[in-house]
Amino acid sequence: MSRKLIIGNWKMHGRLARNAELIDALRAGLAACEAEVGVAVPTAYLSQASHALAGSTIALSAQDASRFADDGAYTGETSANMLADLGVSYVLLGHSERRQYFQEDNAVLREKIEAVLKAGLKPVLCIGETLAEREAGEHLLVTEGQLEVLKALELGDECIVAYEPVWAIGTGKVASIEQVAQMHAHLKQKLLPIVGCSVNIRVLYGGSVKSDNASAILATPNVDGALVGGASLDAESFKKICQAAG
Ligand SMILES: O=C(CO)COP(=O)(O)O
Repeated sequence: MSRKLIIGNWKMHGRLARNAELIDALRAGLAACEAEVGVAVPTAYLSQASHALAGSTIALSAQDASRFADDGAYTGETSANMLADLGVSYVLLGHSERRQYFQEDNAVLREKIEAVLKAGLKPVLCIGETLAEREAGEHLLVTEGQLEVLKALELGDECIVAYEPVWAIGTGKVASIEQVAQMHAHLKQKLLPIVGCSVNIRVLYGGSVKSDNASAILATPNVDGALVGGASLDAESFKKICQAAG
């Protein structure tokens, strides 16, 4: 069994001084952590974080990448190759906030995943249903549809999906252990024929993961790690969550 993977998604938060402080505290506190740990930093601060993390065990993640793989006239875009150049290892793709505010759908995400893989980086595909979809009993079908983007891809040795129910993101409303267990088992079952048995599948949970609920969530069958939003901005909370995964 592979180690748990915990990624802190800073979203659009941070300033030079605060980032430096946070990374220093994480470097010091997580040196002996058994889990794999990453931080998904805003694009503007990837270079700073890359230098600050040099020589540490904490991996650098981006929060998005351009769908255009090659350099060109794409004002405002950041390519996966540029992310690789900065020392990024993981790239979050399809986060519900990107789906909601930037209309990202399976077609765009497919291009982004391909660009990220071509650059030698690991995509972390974020999926999850809205409250209305869950209340209508459509959550399994919706997430299954979101996995379609992974069909017939050369994923390398690993496929990482983060299940983040939209209604649990930033709301303090965490999915119940039964809901998490059911969804993760479902996703693993659906992913196997899509990616094949030679690929290691990891399904992370995200949505109001905090230091006081992390142990129970991470002990749930088929939960291979966590994608942490708000609590990853506080060094003590994030360290506790990472330690709960060890
Ligand atoms: O969206 C998330 C991580 O990507 C979850 O955010 P919160 O942990 O703040 O609910």
